[in-house]
Amino acid sequence: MATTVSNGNGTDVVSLLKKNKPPALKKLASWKDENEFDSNPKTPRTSTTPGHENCTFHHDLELDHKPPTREALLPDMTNSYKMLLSALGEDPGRQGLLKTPERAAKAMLFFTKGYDQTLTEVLNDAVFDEDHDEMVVVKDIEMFSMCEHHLVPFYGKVSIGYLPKNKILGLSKLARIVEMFSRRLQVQERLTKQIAVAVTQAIQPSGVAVVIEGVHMCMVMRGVQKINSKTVTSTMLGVFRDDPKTREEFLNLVQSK
Ligand SMILES: Nc1nc2c(ncn2[C@@H]2O[C@H](COP(=O)(O)OP(=O)(O)OP(=O)(O)O)[C@@H](O)[C@H]2O)c(=O)[nH]1
Repeated sequence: MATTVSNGNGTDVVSLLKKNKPPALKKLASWKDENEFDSNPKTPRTSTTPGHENCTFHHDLELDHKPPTREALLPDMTNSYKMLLSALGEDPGRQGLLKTPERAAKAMLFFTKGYDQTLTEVLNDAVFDEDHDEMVVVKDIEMFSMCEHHLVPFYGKVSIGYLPKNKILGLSKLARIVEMFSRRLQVQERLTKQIAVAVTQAIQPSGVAVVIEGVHMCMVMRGVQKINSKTVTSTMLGVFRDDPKTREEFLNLVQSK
């Protein structure tokens, strides 16, 4: 199915792009000529989101940030994966692997898409004045991240609590903050703290608590090979750190089914 992408002024953006390629695409095209495999997307682009018209690898389902700033990295990354395949003794030219370097590069960009995001964008002004000072908890937020030591995934769930001080946060924004920091090369301890600090910056509450339970594939599939171990990390700020009762209430809510 052919897809026409308009820039909102009635102009066909694909034609515009053909005439006037952005630098990242020019680089991609020249690199493609030098390399034997095709790095251009094979599926029609569906983005109608303003600012994403030039996007050559995002679909709308993945769009939760500004136009990618790291798309220009794709050629180098693809080439690196091609070299990696060769280093493994594989033939990057064999049919099953032809598109693998490009796919792997795109996957890695997705796994690290949090580098493209800022707190301001993620919050999208969804901070609301509200005379509410009782605990808010969003728990069991799925998290997928990449261990910075082995470049292997770790995954798990994140629970966030805060005690508002006249400001509350759009609930989905807590999960988006988790996405922004987990989609980077990480260690679980830093991820936990970054989430807590971001919530504090967003709404200056009386306190923030974050607990993450993670499974590290670098401990499962390789190395020590412990398949059932879980890593639990927490950051307690403000009243959650100072007041044991508040902390206990949060931990009880997080542990209840
Ligand atoms: N603290 C912390 N350590 C992590 C995290 N992810 C991976 N690691 C650890 O990073 C360490 C790297 O240790 P090294 O001895 O340098 O590397 P290694 O030989 O691959 O270690 P093993 O995993 O023990 O085989 C390992 O102990 C990993 O378990 C994390 O999120 N937090």
